[in-house]
Amino acid sequence: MQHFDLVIIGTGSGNGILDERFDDWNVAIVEKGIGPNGAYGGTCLNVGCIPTKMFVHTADIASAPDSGPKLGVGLELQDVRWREIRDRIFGRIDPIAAGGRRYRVEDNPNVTVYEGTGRFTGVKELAVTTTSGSETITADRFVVAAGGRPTIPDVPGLDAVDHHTSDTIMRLDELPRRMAIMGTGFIGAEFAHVFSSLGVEVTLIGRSGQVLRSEDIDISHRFTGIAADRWDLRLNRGETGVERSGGITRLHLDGPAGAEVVEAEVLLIATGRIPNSDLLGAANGGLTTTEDGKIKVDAMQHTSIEGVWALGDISSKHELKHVANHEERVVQHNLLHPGAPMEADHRFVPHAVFSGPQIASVGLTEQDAQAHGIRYVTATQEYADIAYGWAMEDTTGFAKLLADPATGRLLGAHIMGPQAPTLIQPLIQAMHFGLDARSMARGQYWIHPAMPELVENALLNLPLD
Ligand SMILES: Cc1cc2nc3c(=O)[nH]c(=O)nc-3n(C[C@H](O)[C@H](O)[C@H](O)COP(=O)(O)OP(=O)(O)OC[C@H]3O[C@@H](n4cnc5c(N)ncnc54)[C@H](O)[C@@H]3O)c2cc1C
Ligand SMILES: NC(=O)c1ccc[n+]([C@@H]2O[C@H](COP(=O)([O-])OP(=O)(O)OC[C@H]3O[C@@H](n4cnc5c(N)ncnc54)[C@H](O)[C@@H]3O)[C@@H](O)[C@H]2O)c1
Repeated sequence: MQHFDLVIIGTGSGNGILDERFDDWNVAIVEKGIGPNGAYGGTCLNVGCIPTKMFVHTADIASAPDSGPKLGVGLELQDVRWREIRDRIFGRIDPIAAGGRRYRVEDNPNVTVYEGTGRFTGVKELAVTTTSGSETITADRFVVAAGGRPTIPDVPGLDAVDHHTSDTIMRLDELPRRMAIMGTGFIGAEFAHVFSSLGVEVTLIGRSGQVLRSEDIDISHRFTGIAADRWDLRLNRGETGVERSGGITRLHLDGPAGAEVVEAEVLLIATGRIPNSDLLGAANGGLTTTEDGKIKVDAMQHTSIEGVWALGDISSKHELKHVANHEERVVQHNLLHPGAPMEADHRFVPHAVFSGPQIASVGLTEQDAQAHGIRYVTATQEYADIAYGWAMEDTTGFAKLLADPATGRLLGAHIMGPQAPTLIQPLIQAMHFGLDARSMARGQYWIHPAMPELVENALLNLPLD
């Protein structure tokens, strides 16, 4: 049985822990491989943030003709060369993943890479199953960074029908004529934008009455209206069955108007993700988990077992790469400085949805503030009422802020519209560094007539003394 100073399970953010400060540690990395090609490097690089946003950018270009007429410009989308798009994106990503693997396997003499699935068989004892058999390894310290996977809902007939998740949909050989997407969260909203912009007829199916329902109520409400104009939107629906014949999938739904059937060549399931703690045998390793299967950690990312840390999607309620990376830096510090550990900072975690339009958000939503009895004032600013919004003829985008009436500090910021994930960054900064809204608005220049004037005006609109 091989014993190590440190075992890291998962090569998403977990892979970033090792740098030259660990050169005299005897380390094992365990990675089962992700996505259809069993790649190294985790979700974000191979099947998540990076390829999706490369598709989103292409989709944004492909949908540009839609905004031409209102500006007096006639544009036409001539063709969509799907295989060229796909192969450009993965032609860039696949070699990066392969290079990351090669670096660890060939250039790190102190690191042993086990290419197989790890499963705890006891406290700090892991059985690793590879193609050549099973081996048990132990270590003084473990980092569990094994992420999550798409959930597949229990719909009668789904087992017997070909369907896709975010792991496979980006590698289709052909664009279908029609695509049905189950789930109106991040992944549903992003892929609906990508595929419809490339000419696919999209039906988006949700259980609740709102798209992106965990966003601020006004954002979700306005986005739902836009989604209904762009896609065949079926809300308040339950799936009662699914079957496939003649190359067509038929999804049976139950909704406000009774039973109905959606037909599509391709079905994409985007109904959330579950942590891989079950596959990892977390309980055998003595690791306490929450009701939804996340590994419990304290503020220092330490689990219930001394010397075992967890980070990223397997333990965090924020399934976001920037959070996994932050937690990775915390765990790295705590491995290197056990006498002076640091805490993770989850106070103001932002996120963005790269759909059409884009959305970005940080801090409290209005419904959060109300639910927790937090006093707030709020203000909105439409893109349509700033100079750059006139240039774009934008009619749907806006920023909404919530602030503490006593201190003037921001409690939450929500933006929907062009470049929302970029525009929100100064608001994230203000929240982190405790800058009040008035000082932020009037204590600096705002370039005229640039898009951040949206943020300046939203700040000035707040009813503060
Ligand atoms: C389609 C999609 C788009 C996304 N877009 C964004 C975005 O734009 N911005 C953003 O911030 N976040 C985005 N995310 C979320 C982001 O990808 C994740 O939050 C992040 O990648 C989590 O990193 P991680 O290190 O925790 O886990 P992962 O990157 O999932 O790494 C876990 C690794 O562990 C391996 N593993 C699992 N179990 C075992 C085992 N038992 N033995 C060995 N190895 C194992 C897996 O193969 C995997 O490689 C997106 C996610 C998806 C699915
Ligand atoms: N831009 C980003 O940062 C980004 C992009 C993609 C994914 N992600 C991360 O990945 C996570 C997973 O994304 P996701 O979109 O799968 O999950 P999600 O939780 O955002 O949305 C899933 C949706 O599916 C619904 N749902 C569940 N069962 C259903 C069913 N049977 N039929 C119809 N709808 C059903 C849920 O109610 C929910 O609204 C996100 O929460 C996010 O943290 C982030």
